[in-house]
Amino acid sequence: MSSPAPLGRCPETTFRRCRVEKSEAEGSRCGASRSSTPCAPPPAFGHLPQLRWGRQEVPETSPPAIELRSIDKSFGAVRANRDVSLQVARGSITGIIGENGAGKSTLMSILYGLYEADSGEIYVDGRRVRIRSPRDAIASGIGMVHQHFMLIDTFTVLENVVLGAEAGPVLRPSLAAARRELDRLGRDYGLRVDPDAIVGTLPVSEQQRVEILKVLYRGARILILDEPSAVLTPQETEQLFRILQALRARGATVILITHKLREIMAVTDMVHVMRHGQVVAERRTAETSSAELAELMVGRKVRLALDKTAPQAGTPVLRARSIGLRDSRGVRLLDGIDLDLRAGEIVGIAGVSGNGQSELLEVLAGIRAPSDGSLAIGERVIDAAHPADPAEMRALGLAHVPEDRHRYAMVAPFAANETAILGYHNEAPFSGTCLLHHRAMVGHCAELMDGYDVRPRQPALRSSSFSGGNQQKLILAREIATRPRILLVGQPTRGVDIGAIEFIHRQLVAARDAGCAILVVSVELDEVMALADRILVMFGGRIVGEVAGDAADERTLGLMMANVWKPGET
Ligand SMILES: Nc1ncnc2c1ncn2[C@@H]1O[C@H](COP(=O)(O)OP(=O)(O)OP(=O)(O)O)[C@@H](O)[C@H]1O
Repeated sequence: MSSPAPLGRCPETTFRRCRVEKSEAEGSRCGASRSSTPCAPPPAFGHLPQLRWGRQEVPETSPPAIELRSIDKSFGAVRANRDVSLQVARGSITGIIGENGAGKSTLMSILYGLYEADSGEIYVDGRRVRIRSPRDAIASGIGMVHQHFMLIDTFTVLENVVLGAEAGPVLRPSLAAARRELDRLGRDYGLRVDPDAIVGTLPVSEQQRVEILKVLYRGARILILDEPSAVLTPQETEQLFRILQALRARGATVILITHKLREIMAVTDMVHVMRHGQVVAERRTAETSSAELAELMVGRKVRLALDKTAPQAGTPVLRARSIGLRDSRGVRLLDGIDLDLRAGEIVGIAGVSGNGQSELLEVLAGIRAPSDGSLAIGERVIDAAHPADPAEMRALGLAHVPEDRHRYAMVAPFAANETAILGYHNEAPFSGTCLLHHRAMVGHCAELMDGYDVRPRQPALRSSSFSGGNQQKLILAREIATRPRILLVGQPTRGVDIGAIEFIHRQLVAARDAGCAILVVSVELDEVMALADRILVMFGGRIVGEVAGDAADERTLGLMMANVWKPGET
């Protein structure tokens, strides 16, 4: 790949990459000096793992955009943040990483006014502020892009952006003025979205852009992004990082929470590492490595590669023949899927999101009946005339870790011990004559929590009070603990920290070695390549190719995912 564009140096400041005032069409100029020396253009965003972006240097004298001093926050007995102090340089992209439950989201929620700290101080641009609500945060120039979007699906982009900003920097704007402002922001930051599109009809990546536009429209100079790439494809992540680059180039400060060290290495200037509620290290990104960061996060060496032996694949335990699925308008979502899952193998599904992977999982799990074709597990044949439901599938020995854990795998207000038996609550030893056996549930949950290192170890805590990664670990633990014959896993490690990824991958391989047939759907190509013995590539609702796991490489899979090449073609 070509090396990045050289950085322009501003003659009058110490910025290497300075504020750009004019539009791309006019050519970039240094806003600080108004000299004719062009600032560095954003380097071309190449392939993520090999990215090397210019690191921003901020003048020694400018106060940090954000300074947190001795922040403490507890939820009952859980100390989510302990004496956290950190600084975020103005005009930088700063990463915050840490294990699941390390306290990252809590800290950012305090900065955005969703929680109030028990003690500690917040400074914005050198001035002490009290942030008691998101309104206070917005008034201080802080905006947050949440992992779960806060948009109204039935409103247009423009309506969503304006909604709630009536008292913001643009006071009671006419929609025409708001439209012009939205257009300007879109142009300046490469965030183009049709202002009249209904948000619910937009792809996830565009909805995320709307969230960013909303924040910018309210005048935010400091943007917090909580795991923004968790819902994006690799290509969409590249686009997002170009946007972050443009924000930085225009002087904005970005705080990025992510579990993906590759992204941290590619896009950030500084990184703070949290563990057990504390900041345990900070590093200049240019002076660290993924391996060092992984070790700092987890407190031990993490194996970034997965060891596994060749599979001992047995007989097929699930056979899908000519599976088709149409939606209520007759649009084909799946078309002619043939698939055998054998005992003792992991089959990975690769594909750009939206090519039928989610629908395939839903059909195989009994959530949706196929419109055409059939599915056989043992003697049971499932088709449009003889559909099954998830309970019957479970009885047939199939377990399912859904892609969308909030919608399909847990009930947020339920206690963890209830989530830990959800779907299996009618079985011994949990089901009594009329009541559930609470002690058995708590004991079972505690065992799962120990085995999968779910934190905090509190079976009585509401499921929604666990961090995202810990929720995922509990759900995986629940499903694997049933010793299924067939295990379907959608996005196994979404939102999960690197130590837990290593652990979860090992559990999946152990289940395979014990004879389980596993189907993994993941948007993380690395994950599919690490886990799968066979990889099937989906495009347009069809399986367009198959490669052996040990023969797969990112380039080949990428070409197959775009349906421009098939194995055997030159
Ligand atoms: N509303 C709440 N009630 C009780 N406990 C909570 C609440 N919110 C967070 N916690 C606890 O605080 C700790 C820190 O959680 P937090 O969500 O900040 O972690 P995180 O580092 O963002 O994790 P992840 O990477 O999994 O999202 C966890 O132990 C979590 O269970």
